[in-house]
Amino acid sequence: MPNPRRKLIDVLEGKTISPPPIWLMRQAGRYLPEYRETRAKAGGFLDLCYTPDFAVEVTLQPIRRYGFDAAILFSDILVIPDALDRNVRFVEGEGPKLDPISAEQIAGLDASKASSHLSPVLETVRRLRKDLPPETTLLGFCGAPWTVATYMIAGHGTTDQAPARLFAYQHPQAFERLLTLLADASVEYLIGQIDAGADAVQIFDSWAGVLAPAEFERFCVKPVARIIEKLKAARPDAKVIAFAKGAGMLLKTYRQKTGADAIGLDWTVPLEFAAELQKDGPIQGNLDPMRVVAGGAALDEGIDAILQSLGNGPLIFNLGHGITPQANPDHVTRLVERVRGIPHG
Ligand SMILES: Cc1c2[nH]c(c1CCC(=O)O)Cc1[nH]c(c(CCC(=O)O)c1C)Cc1[nH]c(c(CCC(=O)O)c1C)Cc1[nH]c(c(C)c1CCC(=O)O)C2
Repeated sequence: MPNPRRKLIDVLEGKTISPPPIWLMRQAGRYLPEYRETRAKAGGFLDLCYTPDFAVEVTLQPIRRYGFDAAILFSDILVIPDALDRNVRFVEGEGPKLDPISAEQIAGLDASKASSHLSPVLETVRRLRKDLPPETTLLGFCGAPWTVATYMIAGHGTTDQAPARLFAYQHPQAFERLLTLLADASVEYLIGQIDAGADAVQIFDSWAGVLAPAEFERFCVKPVARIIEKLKAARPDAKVIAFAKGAGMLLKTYRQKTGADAIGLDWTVPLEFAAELQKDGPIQGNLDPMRVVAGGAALDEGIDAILQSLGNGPLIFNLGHGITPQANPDHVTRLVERVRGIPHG
């Protein structure tokens, strides 16, 4: 019997599907009233991530509303530092906060308890596999070591990741140890997600775009390649989407150097360049999330341009980054219908 979840997996294997499968980064989130309701019941954001009843519910909400081709596990990239005892908390209106890590503390990091800390997340994956419609692909994910490290070093989000860039020059050995430790903890976590029922995984390198080329190579490419190599050695059928936001022309060799099946593209990637990258394999992206806030002609034109340039090759339709809290849920309905070629009423 053919696997009913093949649509997105077929694209990851290099096939062209028309219309392309669609899901949105951060599709479960604050733009949805039902998410805000569950979030209020759960209490803290990490309580939402670690309570399977709530995490399953918010993962399913956008699937019920829009029938996306893929569901993405509801969790956060910062559960890994949380599992490493970095005291992660989410302060309302301020974003994530962690205890900033020093070079000395990196030497003492212990990843051996990470798996047991993350077991509720794997329980969420198992339940999702049972609760999702059979045709919906289930995606797991983790943060890339560089992006996770930027939060661990600064202790919060920054706009240019100056603290992590400085730290990497001042403490090269400690920094390399941190990236390797995060890569290996991520491999174990992704294997757990695959074994619990995830069909494919995405690695988010949201801060790849702040690095000079040599550092992009050492801090982004190398650790992501390590994760993918080890994951595929352990689970040869595992499929990986790698998303290096802001990497620009450095994306040219990113797929080949990391071993990713598909590469995610942000909205700054020119469609002609995206079409070049698509000749080497599947791509995912890359609508500007602000077009979903704007709606109307801005939304339609952005969708049409992507379908016209990239729709004749292996494409997973997505945004170029996460959907924002200001997005209008009705604009998402229009987006899904337009990608699927359903005429608007
Ligand atoms: C850098 C990063 C983080 N988390 C993530 C990244 C990489 C992707 C990206 O760049 O967007 C990844 C992430 N975060 C979340 C998901 C869930 C799955 C999905 O729907 O895509 C995923 C895949 C939920 C979330 N993660 C977060 C929210 C909002 C929290 C809330 O409900 O208050 C959600 C739905 C919180 C979060 N978590 C993080 C930040 C910077 C924030 C925002 C803080 C804020 O806006 O208040 C770290």
